[in-house]
Amino acid sequence: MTVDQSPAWLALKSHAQSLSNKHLKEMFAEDPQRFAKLSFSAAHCLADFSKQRITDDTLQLLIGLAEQQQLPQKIEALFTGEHVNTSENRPALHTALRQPKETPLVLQGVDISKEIHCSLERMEALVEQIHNGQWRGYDGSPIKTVVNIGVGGSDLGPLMTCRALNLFTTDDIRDIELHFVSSMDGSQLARLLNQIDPASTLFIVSSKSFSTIDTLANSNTAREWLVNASGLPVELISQHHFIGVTASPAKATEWGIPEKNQLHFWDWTGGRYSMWSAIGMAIALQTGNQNFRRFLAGANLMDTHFRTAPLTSNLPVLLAMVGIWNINFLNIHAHAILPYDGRLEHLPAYLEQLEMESNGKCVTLTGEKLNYATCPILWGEVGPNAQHAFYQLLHQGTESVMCDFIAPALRYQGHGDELKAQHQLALANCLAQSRLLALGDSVLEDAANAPSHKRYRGNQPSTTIMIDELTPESFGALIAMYEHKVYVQSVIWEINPFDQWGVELGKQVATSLLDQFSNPTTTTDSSTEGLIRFVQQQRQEAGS
Ligand SMILES: O=P(O)(O)OC[C@H]1O[C@H](O)[C@H](O)[C@@H](O)[C@@H]1O
Repeated sequence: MTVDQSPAWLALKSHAQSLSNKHLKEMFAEDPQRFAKLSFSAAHCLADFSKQRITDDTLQLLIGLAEQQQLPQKIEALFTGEHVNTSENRPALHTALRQPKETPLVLQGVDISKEIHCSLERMEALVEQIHNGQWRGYDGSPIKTVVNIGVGGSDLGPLMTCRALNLFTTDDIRDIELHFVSSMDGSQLARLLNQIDPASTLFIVSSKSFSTIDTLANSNTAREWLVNASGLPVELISQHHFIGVTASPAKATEWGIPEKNQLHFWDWTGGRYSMWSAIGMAIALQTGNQNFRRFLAGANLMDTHFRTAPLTSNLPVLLAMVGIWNINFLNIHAHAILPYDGRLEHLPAYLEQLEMESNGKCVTLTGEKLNYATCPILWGEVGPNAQHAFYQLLHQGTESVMCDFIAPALRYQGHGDELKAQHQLALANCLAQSRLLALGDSVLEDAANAPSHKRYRGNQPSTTIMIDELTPESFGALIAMYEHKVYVQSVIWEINPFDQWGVELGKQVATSLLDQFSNPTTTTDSSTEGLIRFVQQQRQEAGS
């Protein structure tokens, strides 16, 4: 029996019908205790689900569905290293990366906790060397600029976290100018290479597979730039200017990164779950090793909550199940991520990969085609800016959208009144928008008399996630909460969130097209051929 035919699913379906005419404004009017009943806190985070189209019964039925799908056992399976990534027959042990050293985790007879901490300590030693000015470029200059070259999971997590924690640093670290380069067309790198000094620049090539063409193309360009600038042999340049972070050491060596400049992680760490490994080196470089440890500790706090709290008060579980309710029972297939804090500007892009690459699947773990919806389309933007861009659609468009509003309760502690006032302004806007989305223009006394183009229908569901303050701990916990949310949803949908076969064929086809620009031989399709011809004509006219 598929999950959508199961008793718990069918019960939710009829419950959804019984609520179909109920507006959020009625739900609030009927129960003044809504917030108290439907908001939950753990690990620096508070999640308010009261603006979701749910009742106490909905939550009970959703928990029933989670139990029916054996969620508690599946959570244990994740933490204990069972092969939850079935198509690649391996565990997904990102939670192990943030466990304290003294917690053993034995995998095929090996205590991986030891290996993890060994790699973490090696990374910390390299970070210290760079901070101390002991890592030197080809002419003896201490490193001043570090460029992380990576893409997807080897870019988005460190980039997001470096921006989020940009105020966190420790006194003992030297200021390092940090850049991120990901795009295969070379546009980020070309701009950067004009501005930085080769002799004091270090490149971190971050790639789990060390075969991603985007990253290798950027790394080749960077290496060529260094060789040309220094006039030195490539081996010497690689020794002084390249660190490789990878789960494929042989490939890194083959590319030319000496072993002493390599940091390793494991194939059981999914790319989009990897910033807790040495892939997070840029974070440690910017915030200091201690703050990186605080970030891991925050994630571990959420892990412990996820593993031990009852389903009924378990934040990642509730976040996931409310999502299931919206997607599968209210037919909402768009999800906006709206942080009300500019430091979280890269959170939407990070969650786009985390959620859509993980759960954008249409077959079950056993390969059967699904006939229910899985991951919705996720997008987002810093909330205050998005208000001036796409909130029109949220308020008056024809699509139902679920939103996550995310904000810190405290900000600018120790700063002047002006900045504190700006924080309050952002919070007021955050609360105003979710209130209006939920209640519509019933928040006004005489809205019914307004012309239709000025009406706000409301009833758009949202969750508000507040963290106490944006710190390495709270940020680690917030991200871990989303990771676990994704896992819970995958358990309900019976899909594998840890593979991404859907991105592979595009890479193959691109490789097969490379030659076609100079030597069109094979027949593709009229569109591809026409576009290649257009490029060739342009090249001929430009004489290139
Ligand atoms: O870290 P890498 O092996 O270079 O992979 C980088 C990224 O590219 C792939 O195509 C995947 O879609 C991502 O999941 C991955 O994070």
